[in-house]
Amino acid sequence: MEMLQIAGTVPEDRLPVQEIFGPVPQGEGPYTGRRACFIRLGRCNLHCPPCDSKRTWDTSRYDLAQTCPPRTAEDIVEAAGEHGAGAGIVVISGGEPLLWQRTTAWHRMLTALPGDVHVETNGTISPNEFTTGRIAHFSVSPKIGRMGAADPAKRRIRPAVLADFAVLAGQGKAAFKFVTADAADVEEAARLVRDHQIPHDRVWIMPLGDESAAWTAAGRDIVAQVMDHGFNFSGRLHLTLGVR
Ligand SMILES: Nc1nc2[nH]cc(C(=O)O)c2c(=O)[nH]1
Ligand code: SF4
Ligand SMILES: [Mg+2]
Repeated sequence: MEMLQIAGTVPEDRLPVQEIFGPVPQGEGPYTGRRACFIRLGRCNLHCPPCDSKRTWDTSRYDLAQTCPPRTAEDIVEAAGEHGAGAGIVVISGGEPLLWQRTTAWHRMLTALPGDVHVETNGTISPNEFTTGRIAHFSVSPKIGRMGAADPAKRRIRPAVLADFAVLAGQGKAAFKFVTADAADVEEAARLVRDHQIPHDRVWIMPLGDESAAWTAAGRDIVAQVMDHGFNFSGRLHLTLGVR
């Protein structure tokens, strides 16, 4: 339903694209270091204050028609090929890419993209049958703590959706990635993991920060706590390397 509300300005045979870039190393989560082409789609159903991709949704700062022009699936796949798709993985991020999974453009894009395709999602929309069958890996990032500060819990945390992704995580097809600003955020992530029966070994905790020194300081503060909980720790390799 959300897709219909936001899709008004985007023709059914197109997807709003903020950027296509690569090849770069996947910077986050279990596939860190893998050669990747990134496709960043426009629009989001959440409004996280520290979001690093506000060009995909923040109409108070950006004209989304300019920052995320609608493009056909064929155009997107061709551009992805020019940015490394075909060797390594393709990562579809956003925004919230699953807002578009019911469009013909999504279907055509996923059918034509070469190789393993991963999706970065905020965990509020369950993948449909086609998406689940085509996507090799979901990186699921429910918003808590400082990230979730602008949206009510019932919008950010959808138990039935988390249950679906917990099953995929148990099959090795999904990993949960929690962005945490401090120790209190890590505890909130741990409560959510417990309440929704998410497998601990499929959880990555990633310190919040878009600048290398601040990120490192945030990571040092929580790394022992992350290990105590039995979780994994995610770097942000692209910050360290100074690539996108
Ligand atoms: N290198 C690199 N790795 C990433 N992993 C997830 C990203 C994202 O913005 O979703 C991202 C990104 O923007 N760049
Ligand atoms: S869910 Fe992701 S893209 Fe959407 S506002 Fe939050 S951080 Fe930004
Ligand atoms: Mg990012």
